[in-house]
Amino acid sequence: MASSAQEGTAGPSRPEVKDGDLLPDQLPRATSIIVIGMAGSGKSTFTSCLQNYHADQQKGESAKEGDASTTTEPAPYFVNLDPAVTQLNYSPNVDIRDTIDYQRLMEEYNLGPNGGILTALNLFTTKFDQVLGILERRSNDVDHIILDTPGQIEIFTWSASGSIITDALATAMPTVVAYIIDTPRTLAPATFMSNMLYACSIMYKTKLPFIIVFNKTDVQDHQFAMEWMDDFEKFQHALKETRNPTEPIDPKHGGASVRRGDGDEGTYMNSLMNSMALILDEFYKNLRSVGVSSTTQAGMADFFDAVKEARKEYVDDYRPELDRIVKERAEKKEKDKKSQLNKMMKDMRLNKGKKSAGQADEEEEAEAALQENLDPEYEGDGQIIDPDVDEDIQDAQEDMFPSAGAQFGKDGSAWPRQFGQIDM
Ligand SMILES: Nc1nc2c(ncn2[C@@H]2O[C@H](COP(=O)(O)OP(=O)(O)OP(=O)(O)O)[C@@H](O)[C@H]2O)c(=O)[nH]1
Repeated sequence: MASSAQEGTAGPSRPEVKDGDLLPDQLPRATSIIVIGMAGSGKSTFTSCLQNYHADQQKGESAKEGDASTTTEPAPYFVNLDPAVTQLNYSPNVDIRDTIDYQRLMEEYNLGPNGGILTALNLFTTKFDQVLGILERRSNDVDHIILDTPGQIEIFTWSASGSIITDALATAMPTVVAYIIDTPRTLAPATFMSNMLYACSIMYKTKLPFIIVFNKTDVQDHQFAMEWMDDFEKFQHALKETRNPTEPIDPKHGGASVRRGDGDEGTYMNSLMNSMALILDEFYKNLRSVGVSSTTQAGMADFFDAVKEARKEYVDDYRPELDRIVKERAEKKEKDKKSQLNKMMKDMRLNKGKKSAGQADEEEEAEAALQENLDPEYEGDGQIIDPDVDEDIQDAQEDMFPSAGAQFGKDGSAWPRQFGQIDM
C-alpha cells in the first residue's frame, strides 16, 4: 500500500533527515515500542538490555571519534507499566510504581496478585492522558520510547486499560509491538504453536506492526523456530519425530524428540498442530522476527533494523487506516447529531400541535424567556461553537427559535451578542 503520509523535511526541532530515514512531516521522530510477552520471557531484561545497548553504542562511538559530543544520540525513553515488579535493571523515566502502591492496593481492596495488577493498571490508565502528554513532548527529541508491560500478558493485552494505552499511543506516534518469546522454552512444537497463536491474536487485536523477538539465544539458538515458520514441512517433520508435541525437540538431531514417546498418544494433538500450522502460515508471512540475547546484547542491531521496517509499515499501512477510521467516526457522529436534532424538532412541532391554546401560550412565554438568556451559539454540550463551521446546526436553531434573530436585549444591547461581548 502506498504511503499517504508525506515525507517531508524535518521541523526546526528535529534532526536532519538522513537517506532512508522515514520522518514524515506530521509524525513525531520517536517510535514507541510496546514490549509484550509471557511471564518470564525476559521483557524486563530485554528492556534493560536496550538501555545498556544504547549506552555501550554511545561509548563505542565516542571512543572512535575521540570526542563524546560529536555523535551523541538521545537515549531511549523508558516507561514501566508493571506495578508488581520489585526490581528493575534499568531506570524508567516514567514508572507506574511512583503513582500506585500495588501492595497497599491489594491489602485495601482485598485483591489477589492479578487483580491487584489489573486494578493498578486501570487506575494508572485514568491518568494516562498526562503520561501521553509527557511522551508526546519527548517524542520529537528521542528515537525510541519503550514500554515494559506487566508479567501476566493477558492483563495488558486483553484489558480495557491495555487497549486504551495502546490506542492512545498509536494515535499519537508510530507504535510497534515487540513480542518476546522465551526461545529455550519453545522447543516443543505445542509450546511453539501456542506462543504463535497468542502472538497472532495480539497482532490482529492491535493491528500494529509486529516484531517477534526470540530471546535468550545465548541459551538456545532460534534457527529451529525460523525454519518452522519458513517451511511448513519442517514443522511437520518435527511433529512426526516428536510423537508427543508437548515434549521439546532436539534441534541438533533434526527435530527428534528429546524423550521419544513410543505410543501414538500424540496423533490427535499432531493433527491439530498440523491444521493450526497451516492456518498460521499466512500469519508468518506478515511477521518480522529476530533472535536476541538480552544478556549478551547479540542481535540488538537486527532488532533496531526491524523497528525501522515496522515504523515504515506503520506509516504505509496503519496510519492511513487510522486516519480513515477517525474521519469515518467524526462523520458518523456529525450525522447522528443532526438526525437527533431533526427528530427533536419534529417531536416539538408535533407536541405543539397537540397542546391546548392556554398551554401553547404558557410555553411561548417560557420560550421567549429562554430566548432572552440563550446564546444562539450555544450548542448544548457546554461548548461554544463557531457558527460558520456548523451552519446547518445554526440554521436548525434558527428554525427552532425564529425569534432569536437580530433583536435588542433588555439592556438595549444588540442580540444575539457576539462571543466576546458577553458580560462575565
Ligand atoms: N540466559 C538468558 N537469560 C535471560 C535472558 N533474558 C532474560 N533472562 C532471564 O529470564 C528470567 C526472566 O527475565 P525477566 O526479564 O524478569 O522476565 P519478564 O518477562 O520481565 O518477567 P515478568 O515480568 O516477571 O513476567 C530472568 O532470570 C532473566 O535473567 C537472556 O537473553 N538470556
